[in-house]
Amino acid sequence: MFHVGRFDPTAKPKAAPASASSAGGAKKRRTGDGSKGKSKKSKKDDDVIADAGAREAVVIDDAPTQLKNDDDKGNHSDSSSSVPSSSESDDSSVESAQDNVHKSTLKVIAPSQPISGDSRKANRKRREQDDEAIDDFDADFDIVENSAAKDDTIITAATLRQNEHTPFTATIEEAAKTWNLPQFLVNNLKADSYENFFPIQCMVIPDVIESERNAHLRGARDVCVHAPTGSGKTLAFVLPLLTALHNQSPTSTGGARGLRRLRALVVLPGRDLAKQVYDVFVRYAKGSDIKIGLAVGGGNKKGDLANERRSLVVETYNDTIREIRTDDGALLRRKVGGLYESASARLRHSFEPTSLGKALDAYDGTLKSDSGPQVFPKVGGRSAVDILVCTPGRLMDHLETPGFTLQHLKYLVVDEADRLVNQPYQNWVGRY
Ligand SMILES: Nc1ncnc2c1ncn2[C@@H]1O[C@H](COP(=O)(O)OP(=O)(O)OP(=O)(O)O)[C@@H](O)[C@H]1O
Repeated sequence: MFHVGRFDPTAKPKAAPASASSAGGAKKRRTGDGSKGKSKKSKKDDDVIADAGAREAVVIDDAPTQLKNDDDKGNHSDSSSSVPSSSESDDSSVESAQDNVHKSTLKVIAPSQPISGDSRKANRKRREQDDEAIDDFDADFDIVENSAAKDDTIITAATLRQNEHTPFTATIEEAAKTWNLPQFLVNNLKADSYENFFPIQCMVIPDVIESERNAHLRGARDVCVHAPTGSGKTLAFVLPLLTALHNQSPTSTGGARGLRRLRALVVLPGRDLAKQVYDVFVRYAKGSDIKIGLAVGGGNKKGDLANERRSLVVETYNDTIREIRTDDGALLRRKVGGLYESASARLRHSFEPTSLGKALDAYDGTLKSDSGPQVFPKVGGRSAVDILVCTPGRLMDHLETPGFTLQHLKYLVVDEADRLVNQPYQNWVGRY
């Protein structure tokens, strides 16, 4: 299942969609993850959330591997409900997904769900036309049709096909042109010899891109995608994210500041999974200036975390220099090794650039007041990456990394959400 949308930062973050694994869908590339999550929840992180403003989220999960077209069984969703109703266990995972995210902004793209009402006939005809292209998937891509589509909370396959005019048989180039994919992505897809987008990609990619384009008008929304293992969900989120970040990058928009910010976070339940998704991002980001980071932990070497920190945050790392000085040489602070930016960089990225002392305190995460030391959100953060692919445990480690901030995060992707919420790390959602 795959979910995209905008977080309400004032809402209490909830766990990702309930388990779909019980309905099947064991991911063939699943592996264990040895990284350990931390359980403590700090006000600091809450503050970061509160300061962050609206963000978008993507939750991705597997659909059952044995999807079945329910049309002929007479299973219809209730057209008066915003949630597809069915006795199928798959449906309950979708319902749970919707319960666990903001209903008002949620779109569900969930192949295998029954199609309701009068549109069944028309949809069946459309599916027949598409059958040739989706043989590999046993024509399992049926989408929920629901009256909630009227208020755009649920997008159906029929809606998408009508709106986007991108049949599954369109070539990569035709579809890319229709969706305005940047040329570097087209080149990379061609390099992989892909000829057509998979059905789930035809449904999701234009939808997310379109949603992003119109976010200023009607707000971005969450999207849940529920599709079988091997159906191409990875590219279904990789391509729209790269498109959006490329369009917003300082070089493509002609921006002068050139500041790189961590704008997209992709969380997976295991190191191997994260590495695979990271590789896909790196391969498809080729030709753009988008930088991808990987934070998975699990290395045995002592300096692994420090190395990872160096790769994620632009900073000065020095074990021997233990003094922070102003540009004119005045001693500001002594540190026992570790990570820090130059004083001028800290100043530049603090909320209060007129107060160097306060800026340094803010950057360190503490601000002294009459009532004693207070937790203060890390601010600014000169990220070395635009997208971070990580495991939850390592993400929590990096919440302590100086200069690392989720303040500028715009997109959140949660892959295999069922596994993530079933693991002990699930409190990472709250910490985020
Ligand atoms: N449009 C396409 N044309 C041809 N091959 C594709 C296309 N999109 C993805 N693939 C390939 O299909 C395979 C499965 O894709 P992917 O891993 O994204 O599926 P998935 O739905 O994420 O599966 P899983 O649930 O195992 O993660 C990959 O080898 C990928 O390279």
